[in-house]
Formats: sequence, structure tokens, C-alpha cells
Amino acid sequence: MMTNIIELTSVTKDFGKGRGIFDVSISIKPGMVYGYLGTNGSGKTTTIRNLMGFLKPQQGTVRIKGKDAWKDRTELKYDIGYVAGQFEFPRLRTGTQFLRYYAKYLGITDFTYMERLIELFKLDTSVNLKRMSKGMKQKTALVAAFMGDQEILILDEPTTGLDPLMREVFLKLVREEKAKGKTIFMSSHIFQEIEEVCDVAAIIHKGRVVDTVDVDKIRNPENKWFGITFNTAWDRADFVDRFRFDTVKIVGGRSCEVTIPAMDLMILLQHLKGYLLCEFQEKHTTLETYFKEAIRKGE
Ligand SMILES: Nc1ncnc2c1ncn2[C@@H]1O[C@H](COP(=O)(O)OP(=O)(O)OP(=O)(O)O)[C@@H](O)[C@H]1O
Repeated sequence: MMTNIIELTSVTKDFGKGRGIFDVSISIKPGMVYGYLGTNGSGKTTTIRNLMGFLKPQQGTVRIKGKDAWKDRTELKYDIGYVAGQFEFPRLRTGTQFLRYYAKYLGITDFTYMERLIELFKLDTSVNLKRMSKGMKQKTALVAAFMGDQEILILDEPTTGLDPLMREVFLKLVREEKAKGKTIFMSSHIFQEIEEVCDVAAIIHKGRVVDTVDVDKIRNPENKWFGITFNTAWDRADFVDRFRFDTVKIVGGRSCEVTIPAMDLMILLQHLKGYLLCEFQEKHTTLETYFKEAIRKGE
């Protein structure tokens, strides 16, 4: 059985007045891209600070590669590429100086991968760190996190400040790193990016993990769901009458919704032959739907 590379067991860090994280358990297998979704103040950064060994849990354990995230934090640093939710650069002048300084700290002597990342993010590293825009700072932090080629990446809201095109570049990079076998933990409050790249996503609300979702099942559902609007109410009634699918829901005079196993799509299309349709649309249960439902239950 594959052991978990990251394992939080009943972790609590209580800041009082209901703030913090409570009884958080998360298991992550090597090579997994794990999303951590939550609203503002839900406990994402607190969880990540426990993972990075910046905070000591009051209860529970955090283990990374079998080591204790708090006690072995110095050692573990070399296994983890990290982007903080909020960061401050050291007192250095330019992006280049910072990246060279950080590369030295990581023991990097071959700068090929760093250069590739700089090119990928179209980053001008010659700019003074203080004068960098929010997006440029974020890109610099991302280059620093990825350039060490560490086997684990822990990313706290990594797309903050990135424009939509750069967000795409970042998601492509995540896919590439996954293909290399990296384990990635990323927090976000953007459903779409989690849905695009993650294997599994945990939903945190008010410091508690309220649901864990198999994201691949959302991307590739076993059942497909279609909204169909016929030209006339008579056609809709005829269709529903003649083809007794188990899961037909009438949603209006001319409209209905049909849920079928994905492999039965051709059967549905054949049944629709001969009808004049005004609309035929595949509907999609999104991560957002799961999220809202999980939050509702959590309340
Ligand atoms: N050191 C601290 N002392 C007291 N309260 C804290 C501390 N750190 C975090 N908190 C509180 O714990 C809760 C969770 O904060 P956290 O930063 O983990 O949330 P988050 O999900 O990362 O939020 P955001 O999306 O806004 O970054 C918040 O109510 C926050 O105010």
C-alpha cells in the first residue's frame, strides 16, 4: 500500500473565539495534486503554517515524508518548495539578486530550470523588488518555489495577483510538475483552478474540513446530465412518454432534464432524432456546487 507523503491527523490550532483550525485530518499520496478550498478566514493559511512547521499544533500530528513537520522542520525545508500567502522579500535590490541568493540557499548551481521558469512567467527580474507590481512579486515567489525542483510543493493561494494568462501558465506548470511525480498542496478560493488541476480537494469552513471531493469524478462524471428544450410542449410530452428514461425531470412545458450513464449518450441522441429541438445542453455539476452544499451542511 502506498504510504501518505503528507498526513495531518486531528490537528488543532485554536486562536480563541472560534478562530483557527480544529481536528483537521488530511492524507495525501505521493504524486497527488491536492486542493484546499475555503472562504476568507476559514483556516487555509493556518493549516499551511502547520504543514511548514511554522506553527506547532496544540493537538494532533503533522507528518511529511514520515517526519514530524514541527520537530524536523529544518530538515524538511529542503524537500519542500513553498509559496507563502503573504511574503516579504529580504533586503535585496532586484529580483535577480533575490533569486540568486535563494538559489545559493537551496544549493542550486545549474540555473537552467530557473531561467526556464523566468521565461515561462515572462518575468523581468532586473526590476527593483520594491517597485515590482503585485503580479511580478507573485511570479518571483513562484519561480523561487519551483526552481529547487523539490518533491513537494506547498502553495498558499499561488495565483493571487496573476492575470488570467499567467494563471493559465501557472496551471500548465502544475500539470508538468505533476507529470514529474511531484506532490502539490495548493490552497485557493477559486473553484475553477482547483477543478482544472487537482485530483482531490478538501473544503475547509470555519476551521474544519467539511468535505473531501474526488475532483476527477467532477471532471469525468459517470453520469451525464442534459437540458433539452423541444419545439413544442407536445414534442416534449411525446419524448418523455415514449422513452422512459429513469431520470427524466420535467422542468417546463417544452423542457426536460435527462440524466444518463455517460456511455448511453448515443442512445439518447438516437431517441431525439426526428424532434425539432430549441436547446440541447450538457449540464455540469461543478466544484462550486459541491462547495456551496458542503458549506451549507457545515453551517
Ligand atoms: N496568529 C494568529 N492569532 C490569532 N488569530 C489568528 C492568527 N492567525 C490566524 N488567525 C485567525 O484564524 C482564522 C483563520 O485564518 P487563516 O489565515 O488561516 O485563514 P485563510 O483561510 O488563510 O484566509 P484568507 O483566505 O483570507 O487568507 C482567522 O479568523 C484569522 O483571523
